[in-house]
Amino acid sequence: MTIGSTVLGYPRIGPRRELKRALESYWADRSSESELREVAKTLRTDSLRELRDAGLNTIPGSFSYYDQVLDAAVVFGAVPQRYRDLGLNPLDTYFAMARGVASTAPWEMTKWFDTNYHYLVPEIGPETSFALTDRTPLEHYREAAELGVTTRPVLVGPVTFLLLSKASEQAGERFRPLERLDDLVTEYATLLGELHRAGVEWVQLDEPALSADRTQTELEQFRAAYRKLGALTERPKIFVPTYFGPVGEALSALASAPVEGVGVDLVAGQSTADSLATATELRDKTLVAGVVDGRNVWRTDLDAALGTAATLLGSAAEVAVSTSCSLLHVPYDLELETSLDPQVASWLAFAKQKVAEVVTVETALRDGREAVSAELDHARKAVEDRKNSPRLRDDTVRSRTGSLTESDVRRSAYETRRTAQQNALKLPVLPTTTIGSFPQTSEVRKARAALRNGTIAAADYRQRMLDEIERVITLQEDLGLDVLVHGEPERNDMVQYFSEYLAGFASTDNGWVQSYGSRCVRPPILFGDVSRPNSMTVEWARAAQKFTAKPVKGMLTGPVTILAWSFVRDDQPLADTAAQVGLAIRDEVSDLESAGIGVVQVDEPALRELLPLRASQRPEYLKWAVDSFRLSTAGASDATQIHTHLCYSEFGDVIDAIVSLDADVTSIEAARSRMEVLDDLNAVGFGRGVGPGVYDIHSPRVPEIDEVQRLLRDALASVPADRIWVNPDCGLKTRGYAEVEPALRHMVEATKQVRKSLE
Ligand SMILES: CN1c2c(nc(N)[nH]c2=O)NC[C@@H]1CNc1ccc(C(=O)N[C@@H](CCC(=O)N[C@@H](CCC(=O)N[C@@H](CCC(=O)O)C(=O)O)C(=O)O)C(=O)O)cc1
Ligand SMILES: N[C@@H](CCS)C(=O)O
Ligand SMILES: [Zn+2]
Repeated sequence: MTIGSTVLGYPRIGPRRELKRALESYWADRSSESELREVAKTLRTDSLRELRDAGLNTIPGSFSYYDQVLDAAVVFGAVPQRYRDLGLNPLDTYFAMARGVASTAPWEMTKWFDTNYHYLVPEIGPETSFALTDRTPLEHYREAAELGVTTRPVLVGPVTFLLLSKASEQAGERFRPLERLDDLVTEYATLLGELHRAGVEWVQLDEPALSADRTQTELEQFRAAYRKLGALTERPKIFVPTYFGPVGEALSALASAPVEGVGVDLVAGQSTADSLATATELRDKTLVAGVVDGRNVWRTDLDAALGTAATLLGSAAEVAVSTSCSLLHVPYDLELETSLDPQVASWLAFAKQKVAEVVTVETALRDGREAVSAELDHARKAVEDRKNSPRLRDDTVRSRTGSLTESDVRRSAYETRRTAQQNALKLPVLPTTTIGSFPQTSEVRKARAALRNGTIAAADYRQRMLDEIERVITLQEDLGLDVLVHGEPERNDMVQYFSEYLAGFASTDNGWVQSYGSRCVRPPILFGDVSRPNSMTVEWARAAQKFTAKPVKGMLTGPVTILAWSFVRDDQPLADTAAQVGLAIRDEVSDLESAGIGVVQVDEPALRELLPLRASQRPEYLKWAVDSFRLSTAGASDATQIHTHLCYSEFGDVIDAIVSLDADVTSIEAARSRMEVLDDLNAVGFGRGVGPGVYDIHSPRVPEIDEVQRLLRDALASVPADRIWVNPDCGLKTRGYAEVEPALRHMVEATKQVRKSLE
């Protein structure tokens, strides 16, 4: 029996976001391709040395300039003709697919399973000519070998790749990309042959799609694909990990695949461990046991992890201790945090610390606990300290959540609210509004950086934000919008901002995690019971309302999204934590009302993101998710108009939940899907206000007036005019004023023209 250690992937944006800066500088023509490549090489080199020096015995080569799904598409030549026609060099073609160019839209971006990482959605059709065209995996392997580090190239596996793809426009909606599996596998086979000839020992083909519900046909296709790859005579050993949940009914297909290694997530899929012990097909394989959580930042209970790994010892020829998934989802290094509360910090492990945990468990498994008794003792003390800390519990919060009743999540009948709101707000038909944020200018971000560094005083910072709010209100008045927003200049992020006010959260200085491409977030750490010592947004909303006679919409982030985009405590059910956050938001709604704010938006863009991958777990999630939203909003008076906003997802699977949120107005991403979501809402009898986005904010393109009019007329074909709102798809924080101003002007003008035609 051999024991090993590895991780499934490592962050790549750089401990100080070096890749982000290098990419953005290259895109802005401020640096050359070779300068960008040099930064990327240094980051790869540093990471590989770190992983080797930490003592892992196999090391993944998991670097990407933008996204691993896009990488696989480019490796296997799945580059649509419209990008080839641009005549760009390979790197710029890759970036054109990721970000678009003036003449050509990028690939769609969507959530990577139930995480806050976004991948690019390949467009596949019968016309896609798969061919091994890009040999980056091979080049990175050779580059590492020159440093004396043997790596295991990592690619998204062919089944997951096609299951995550969408039918190309030419193919039509009925085409299923998985129909092209055999052709794609032929190209994977060619790559495996080349890797073998280059001396690669192991290759990793990620198949997380096996952790979601799969049909028998899909599982059969998985078997066929790996039969073909397994049968190759000239290939490296193949390692197929799946992650983000229990393997369930896919276990037999995975375990019996003719590959040398399989990996399972024993954190999100603890139940898999029992089935593994009896899976006889693993006897001659390497079983990679994901016992260290790759997605959350808590220190591992090493005794428990060791116990789980030990139960697997008899079931496979080799057991390798690993993380549950790639460490892409956690920050680099806890040691870069200088202002984290030391006790909270002692409960945490970021990517670098998790690698050390993997090595400790491996050593204990192979050489006995005594070999690492100091590390185990230290970890045990930290885990115990967290478990027993009084800082985790706030009895006032607990007694409040403990005494909640049905009436706390219920408002008056919608028609009663609607009349009260019409009387209070007196809005025109087809009211226009925006989703909340206006462009975050570099002056605003620099002011915040200066406040952090102590180079400007708090009062100075506050005044700069107030000036920005006044500017944004004046602009909206000039544009003729009906319900105004303060523009959110004071927010570093729509979740982190709130966490900085709430008790029970800690935030990091450097805990950056890639969200997509060069964009990063710093998820806050929710470690204890949550409460709201002071109001969080009232000052800004009140100031904005002073600058205008039009209604200003208060802007809050909802409990589900706050949980989804934070590192959340794992010592109690998410439902309990969501209720605590819901109460904190409820208090803020109440304070906004007292400050004279008559419209409040509670954003829930992550409602779909947290939906469990397995259908059987969904009802339970949707119940607490909806309840926590309702808890946050149901304290509002009838005359206060509650909005919610949803984006970044396809909402078909949660359409009933959207109805149950019982918001008065729901603004929802729709511009790119030509208002299809309205039909979905109609099908379930949604009878509330709805603002289907009429301006795609993901692209710098300014929509023409007639384009917006067409979308509005599409909307009017499915929903009565007195329920439709006019707004962009999402917030404007990532855009510039040069495009936002004309786009909003066109949106308002289109609305005026459509209103006239309704008279
Ligand atoms: C809506 N989205 C969000 C998700 N998750 C979140 N937690 N938040 C979201 O908004 N998930 C789904 C989507 C993902 N989309 C995005 C979109 C854009 C970004 C993004 O732009 N991120 C920024 C960082 C934002 C931030 O934290 N800003 C801070 C710090 C800014 C900074 O880097 N300052 C500089 C100095 C200032 C300067 O010179 O400009 C520095 O510190 O060096 C702030 O504003 O204070 C990014 O840059 O990546 C993310 C997800
Ligand atoms: N109010 C936020 C929602 C983004 S999903 C914004 O406008 O940026
Ligand atoms: Zn949004």
